[in-house]
Amino acid sequence: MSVTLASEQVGCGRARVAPGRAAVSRLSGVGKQFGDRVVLRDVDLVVPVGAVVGVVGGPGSGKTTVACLAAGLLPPDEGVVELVGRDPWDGGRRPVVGLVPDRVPVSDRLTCREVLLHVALFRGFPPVVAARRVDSLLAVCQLADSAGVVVAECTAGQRLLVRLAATLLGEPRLLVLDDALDVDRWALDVVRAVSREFVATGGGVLCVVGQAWQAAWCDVRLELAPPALRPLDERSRRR
Ligand SMILES: Nc1ncnc2c1ncn2[C@@H]1O[C@H](COP(=O)(O)OP(=O)(O)OP(=O)(O)O)[C@@H](O)[C@H]1O
Repeated sequence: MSVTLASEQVGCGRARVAPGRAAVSRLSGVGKQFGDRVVLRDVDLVVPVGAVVGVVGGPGSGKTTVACLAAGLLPPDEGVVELVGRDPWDGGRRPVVGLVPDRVPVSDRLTCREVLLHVALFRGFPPVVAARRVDSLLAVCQLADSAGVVVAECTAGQRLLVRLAATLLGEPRLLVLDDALDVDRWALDVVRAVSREFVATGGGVLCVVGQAWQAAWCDVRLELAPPALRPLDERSRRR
């Protein structure tokens, strides 16, 4: 087994979720390989409603692959993936998943508020609603004072918060932070507070990090180790 998940931690310790609470995303016995290279084998992971789940591992251990599987962006080769209780690969309507992007969408020559307004309008919100949502998210993400600052002139932490706010404009059920936390302490605290607020309103957060200490704030942690290299059982491959 390539993965150790202390699943009994769900609902214990700092976790706010009761055992058996609905899952935003669930991987059961999941395996994934690219060509002949096995990246993941026999992974069990639950992102419960109301919880922040950390995925920890060294370079190339499969963290981003786990996040993509949990978000329904990659199909598993083995096992089962459920997103809000359904197979995301069954052809039906999918729940919204929010992946905080590596770069600020649109242009970093725009101000923080302008970027968010572009994203909100692009998502189809009427202008008045877009402006209201953007201002609300600027406040939630502690960006009200830098709303008029050009993104390129912002700190790395502020830029992360703009990307987080842009992602939240999509009103996701699952929020994925992939290797995004290499920022200053202030921004980190804001990301944590926003994540807590997000999960308290019915979402789940998956937080991918390279170092165990970066996941100390998470309710549950999944630790990835490099799997032994052997092909998955061809008979059980789904796609
Ligand atoms: N689409 C792909 N095709 C081929 N190999 C891939 C693909 N995606 C990932 N891999 C390989 O799978 C392994 C795990 O990649 P992944 O990005 O999930 O790891 P990671 O833990 O997120 O790594 P890092 O911390 O370096 O970003 C790596 O060896 C990577 O090269």
